[in-house]
Amino acid sequence: MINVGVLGATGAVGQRFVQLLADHPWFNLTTLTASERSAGKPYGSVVNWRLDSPFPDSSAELIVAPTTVDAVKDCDVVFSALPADIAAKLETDIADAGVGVCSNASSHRMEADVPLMIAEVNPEHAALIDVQRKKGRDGFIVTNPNCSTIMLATALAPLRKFSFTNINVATMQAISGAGFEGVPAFSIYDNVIPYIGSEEEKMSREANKILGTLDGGKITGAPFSVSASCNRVPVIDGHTLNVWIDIKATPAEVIEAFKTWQPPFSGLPTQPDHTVLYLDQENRPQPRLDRNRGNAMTVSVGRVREGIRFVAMGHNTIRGAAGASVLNAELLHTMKYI
Ligand SMILES: NC(=O)C1=CN([C@@H]2O[C@H](COP(=O)(O)OP(=O)(O)OC[C@H]3O[C@@H](n4cnc5c(N)ncnc54)[C@H](OP(=O)(O)O)[C@@H]3O)[C@@H](O)[C@H]2O)C=CC1
Ligand SMILES: N[C@@H](CC(=O)OP(=O)(O)O)C(=O)O
Repeated sequence: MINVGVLGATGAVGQRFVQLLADHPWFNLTTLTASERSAGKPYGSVVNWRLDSPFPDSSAELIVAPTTVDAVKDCDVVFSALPADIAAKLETDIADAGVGVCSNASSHRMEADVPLMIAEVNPEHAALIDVQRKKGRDGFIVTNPNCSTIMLATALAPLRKFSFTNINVATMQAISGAGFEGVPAFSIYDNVIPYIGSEEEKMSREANKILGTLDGGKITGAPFSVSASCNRVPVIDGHTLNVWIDIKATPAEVIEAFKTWQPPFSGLPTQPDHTVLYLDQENRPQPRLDRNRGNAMTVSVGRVREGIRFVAMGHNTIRGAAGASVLNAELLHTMKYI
């Protein structure tokens, strides 16, 4: 078994990690960290469990540690669900101390030697870990993309065989994306908020890196542009994207690509049967009905029509965050990086 920890274990993404790691066949959850507010107490007594899955009793008695390098030095890998400002230095220090870091935070995503990885989409970018190690780092940092960008880039993976340039995307993002205390009920109930700080900029830059080409230890960004318009909607979980793409393909060819694409590996514990699932019904995908497909790891797509326009949707805190990170770690284990 591989000993793992979760940084920021009491938050919206941290709780998802605890849920996914509780009975993991390869990973043994030994360490949970949070802020000084929670440290020193049993996890079961400080966490306000807000997921609709049962609280995993196996984690109840683990004493929450402060988020320090020392607290995680016996872990083989840690999953980071820290706020980005806290993650920036801590993740670097932890990786330099010899521990692998699989992070959800945005702090290191665009660094040249840090993989911005969706396991099924750009697994070859894991080789950037070798670049980090050549510079003297004993552990590593591997990052997840932004949760809306994960849905977009995963939906684009089957379309890479066609040539495409400009992409316009409008998002309808769940409130869990802002963390448990992120959006007050009074602001979001009966409402849509047409602004999510920094989200549009992240969507514009991250997809090019994910779909970029790795050559000689460097990534060349993919040659397309993303123009994003991001909205918060009163949905608990599940980010929905309306996508317009300038692509040299017909709607029938795009549907065929969505239906037939296969990721380059299969059989990892957190990997869904369908990374991308095309739904033929004219009113799908919908977050409430489709977010839990493939144990919430499937990106559902539908409504391909002239334009070319389509809809993509996935569970933001699982496919878009904790689940994607655990799957990255599983892949890194098969590649002998962990
Ligand atoms: N929510 C989502 O869908 C996604 C989130 N992310 C990213 O994941 C990260 C976590 O997000 P989310 O779970 O929503 O955030 P939350 O605000 O829900 O949780 C934050 C966690 O970090 C801990 N924490 C806060 N301040 C400190 C500190 N000073 N030192 C140590 N620990 C601290 C909190 O502990 P305590 O309870 O003790 O305060 C809590 O465990 C962020 O970087 C976010 O951008 C990425 C993709 C998707
Ligand atoms: N901003 C996203 C969640 C998030 O935290 O994204 P990032 O990891 O890029 O900061 C949302 O609100 O839905």
